Amino acid sequence: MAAAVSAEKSVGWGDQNSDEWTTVSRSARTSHAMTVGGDGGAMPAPKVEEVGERLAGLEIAERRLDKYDIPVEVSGEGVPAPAEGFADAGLAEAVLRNVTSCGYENPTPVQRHAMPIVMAGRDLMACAQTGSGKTAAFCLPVVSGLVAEGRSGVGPRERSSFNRAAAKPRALVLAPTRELAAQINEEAKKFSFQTGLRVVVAYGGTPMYNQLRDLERGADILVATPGRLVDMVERSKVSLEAIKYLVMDEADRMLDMGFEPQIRKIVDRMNMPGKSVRQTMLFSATFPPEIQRLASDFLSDYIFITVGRVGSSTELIMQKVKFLTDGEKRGYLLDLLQKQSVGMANSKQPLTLIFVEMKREADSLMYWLYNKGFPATAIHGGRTQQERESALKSFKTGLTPIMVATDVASRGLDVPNVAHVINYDLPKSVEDYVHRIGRTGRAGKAGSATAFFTESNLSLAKGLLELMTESKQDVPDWLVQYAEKPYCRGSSYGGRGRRPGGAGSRFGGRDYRRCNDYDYSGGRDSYPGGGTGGYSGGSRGGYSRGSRGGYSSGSRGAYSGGSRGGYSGGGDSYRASVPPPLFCPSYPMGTANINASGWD
Ligand SMILES: Nc1ncnc2c1ncn2[C@@H]1O[C@H](COP(=O)(O)OP(=O)(O)OP(=O)(O)O)[C@@H](O)[C@H]1O
Repeated sequence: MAAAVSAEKSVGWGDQNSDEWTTVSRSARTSHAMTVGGDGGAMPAPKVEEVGERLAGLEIAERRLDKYDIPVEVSGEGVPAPAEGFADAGLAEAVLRNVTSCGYENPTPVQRHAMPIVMAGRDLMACAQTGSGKTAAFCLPVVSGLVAEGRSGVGPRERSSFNRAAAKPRALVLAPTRELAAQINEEAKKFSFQTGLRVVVAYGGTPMYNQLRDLERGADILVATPGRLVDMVERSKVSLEAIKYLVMDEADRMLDMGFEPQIRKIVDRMNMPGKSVRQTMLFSATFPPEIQRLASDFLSDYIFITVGRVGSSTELIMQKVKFLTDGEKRGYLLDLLQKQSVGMANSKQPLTLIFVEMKREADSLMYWLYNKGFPATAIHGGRTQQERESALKSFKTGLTPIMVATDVASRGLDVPNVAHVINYDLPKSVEDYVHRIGRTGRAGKAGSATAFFTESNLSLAKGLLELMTESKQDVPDWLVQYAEKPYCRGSSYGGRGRRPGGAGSRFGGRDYRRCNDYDYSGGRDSYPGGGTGGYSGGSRGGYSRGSRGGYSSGSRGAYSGGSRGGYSGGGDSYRASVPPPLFCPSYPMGTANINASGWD
């Protein structure tokens, strides 16, 4: 197995001017008096000593980011060399013109590596930080491949209007939410401009009629959420028999418990060509090893790439975490919002995304903020699709610069210039936290993230500490102390069957085929549907079980409390000398959770 680690400089790509929200000056911060509550004292008055400190984070946008080091790790057989530029990747002429029209001068690191792999016809699992350009990394080579292939001859263009034959797309992109599907559709359309390809989107929450009419005119690329796709295939409106490219964006979410049955149905039982015939690409910013193992069912002789620090969020995001009681949250939030508008033109709010757990809390907080004079909107699964779309639009345009959201907005959404992500309620897993804060700090820009940590988040302490340390953030002492408590030492991962402790896997930035400190044979008891056969103790291809290649597994920064080494080298049992991690409550992302959050 080839393995390589390189440190790249994202020269050119990270050179962004993100001045819209960087006008908070140090003097403005220090001169601003502390404001509390705002509702006549009804709310408790929390201390906000960290507000000024946090706002300092906003200034990191003023730094030049083009010298940012990005480590890249690649594993698999016969890995094609990365492309220096878009032209080197062998993209079709028309696609190159579209890249230029999009203003992309240089490929991002994940694009440099992924494009040649996809162009070479290889399967791929790509783990790259949020906002690092994964959409183009799969769209560009897929569009280019379809252009090179020419007309497939099985598309619906040939049929007469009386022949209601099913549309037969050649590329299928699956995404977990409607908004993300719509966004990918827009991107794919840009890259397909004047190529003769048709890109069609299908997602739930809207009448099927318009989408079907669109499909009837032909579809080369279909971007879809799983539920709506299954519905369309079952009604014989779409046939998957011509699929050449299968892409799963946010693949770890797609393969987690809420979606996996539908994904299996789509891939295995809906006439899609087998994995040795089609080309399959999985992309996400997090790939827990259990999900990798499951995903390998859908892949054939794949290459794994990880871009960015192993299992970390980007260092471009300044993370803060504040210990609060539930009763203090609103008052603290109000103060945070008041402080961050100081120095902005007309005291406007920078774009701020506030994550909460429950739909009703999203609405309640939105109204409360509105009554306090903060223009806010909300997006969650309880709203109609029209309401969701108009909320997103109103946030994007800055009409309501504050958006309260459930996890439905946590993945993939690319809203330029989100300055601040506030985890009013922390999610149940560190992966979800990574995706949530990744709504800021995109495409080389800087961002700020604040988490409200309460007693109920203790199970997240260790994972959060590891992540913040990994991303070189200042970690409060209390978090270190919490993370050391026995009942906090387990996993903070939210997926089913995820083993406690992390065991070096972190958030899945490593190819699981190369890990020798993780017990892949275990964990199946809690994971009955995920039988894979994908991992066979090192007998896969040229994989050498003990080899770690260039991966540096040492703990970074000051924190050294990681649980690595707590397992025997890939065997079935824990080392006798190290007590097994205590069970730590984690919340499986089951269907109920997903529905509650409005996933599609
Ligand atoms: N080569 C490039 N040059 C400049 N900007 C780029 C380039 N590639 C992508 N971008 C921009 O970077 C932003 C983030 O890209 P994208 O949404 O694909 O990120 P992502 O990695 O999929 O993030 P997430 O993990 O959150 O889904 C987008 O606004 C996109 O237009």
